[in-house]
Formats: sequence, C-alpha cells, structure tokens
Amino acid sequence: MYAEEIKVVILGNSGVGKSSIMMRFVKDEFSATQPTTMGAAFMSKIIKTNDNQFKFQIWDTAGQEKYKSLAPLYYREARIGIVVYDITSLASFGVLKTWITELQKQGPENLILAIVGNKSDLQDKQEVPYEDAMNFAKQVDALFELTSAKENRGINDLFMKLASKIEQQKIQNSMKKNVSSQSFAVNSNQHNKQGSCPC
Ligand SMILES: Nc1nc2c(ncn2[C@@H]2O[C@H](COP(=O)(O)OP(=O)(O)OP(=O)(O)O)[C@@H](O)[C@H]2O)c(=O)[nH]1
Repeated sequence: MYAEEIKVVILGNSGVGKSSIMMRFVKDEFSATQPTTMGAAFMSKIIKTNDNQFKFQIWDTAGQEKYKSLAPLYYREARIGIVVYDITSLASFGVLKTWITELQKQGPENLILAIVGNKSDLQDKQEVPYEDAMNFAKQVDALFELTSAKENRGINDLFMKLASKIEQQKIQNSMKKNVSSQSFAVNSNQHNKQGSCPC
C-alpha cells in the first residue's frame, strides 16, 4: 500500500527527552545516557491505520539555545509539530509556550500541533500541573499527551492520534474541494444559461 510521507518536527528545551521519544517510537530503545543532539537528527517509521499508511519523517531538533535559529529549517514544511516539555521542569514548560507562539506566527498553515509532557515516570518530582498543560493545549488547539520514553508510556498513542488527525484533515480538505468544485459547477451553469439565452 502507498505510504504518504508526513514531515514531523520535534521541538522543546534541551533535555526534555525529544531524542528519547523518537528512539522509543522508531526503535523501541531507551538510553539513560542519551547524548545531546547537535543540529538535528532524522528517523522515519511507517504507521498503519485501518484505512491508510503514513511514512512519518521525523526531525528531532537540538534543544540547546545555540541551535535555536536552525529550527525554521525543520518546521517550515512540517505537517506536524510536536512540542515537548519535561513534567519535572516548569522552565521547560515556559520554553514550550515560546515555541508554540513561534509556530503559530511563523509555522506553516494547518500545522497539526501536539503538546507532550514527557518523563511521566517521575511523577513525584512533577512541577507542571497536568491541568495547566491540558488547558493550555486546549487553548491553542493542540493534541495533548503525557509520555514516558523510559517506560514506553503514551508514545504509540501520541503517534496514532496524530495519524488519525492527518486522516481527519484529509477528509476535511477533500470536502472543501468538493464544495468549491460544486459551487464552480453551479456558477458556470448559471453563466451558461445566461450565455445560451436565445432571445
Ligand atoms: N526518567 C526519564 N528520563 C528520560 C525520559 N526521556 C528522556 N529521559 C532522559 O533525559 C535526558 C535527556 O534526554 P534526550 O532525549 O537527550 O533529551 P533532548 O530533548 O533530545 O535533549 P537535546 O538533544 O539536548 O535537545 C537523558 O538522560 C534521557 O535518558 C523519560 O521519559 N523518563
């Protein structure tokens, strides 16, 4: 079956677990000593839903401040933006908000947004209240998921939800196309009627 390519970008503060999420999703691996990303890293994986197959092309960006200016290269043509915070770091949630603002202002139109609270295995050290993150996600119309790359929680759910969001978007787009081609047909019919007046 044909697999449509979907460009995904992962953004967020350094150390929140972006690479770990990608590694868990693509390779089902986790490293407690995951090295910091320099520039960006890339991996791909095919996701199957009931009706479709998507090839997710995942760009894991570097969270360190010195790489910040490179981010537009990766999000410019993305269909999905995953922005990650670490539930044990209020500062990382602040950084997430600035990424969301940047994506809304400068990101591509119709970008599907997901807000991800990673390290959910460290609940005893939680600094970011669940409700705050979920309400913020609602406010900016983003999917919301709590994950643990370490314990493999929430990561497959996240990507499956994103795949079904892509499917919804495709249905909406084809409905829009149908409506506009129908109104074109109505308009040209009216035009033809006027043009073919025998009087
Ligand atoms: N306890 C716990 N640790 C995690 C989890 N995910 C990642 N880590 C650890 O957090 C540290 C940073 O993870 P990375 O995946 O390198 O974070 P990053 O966001 O890619 O960081 P940069 O490459 O610097 O932007 C590593 O030591 C990981 O092992 C998780 O779900 N739970």
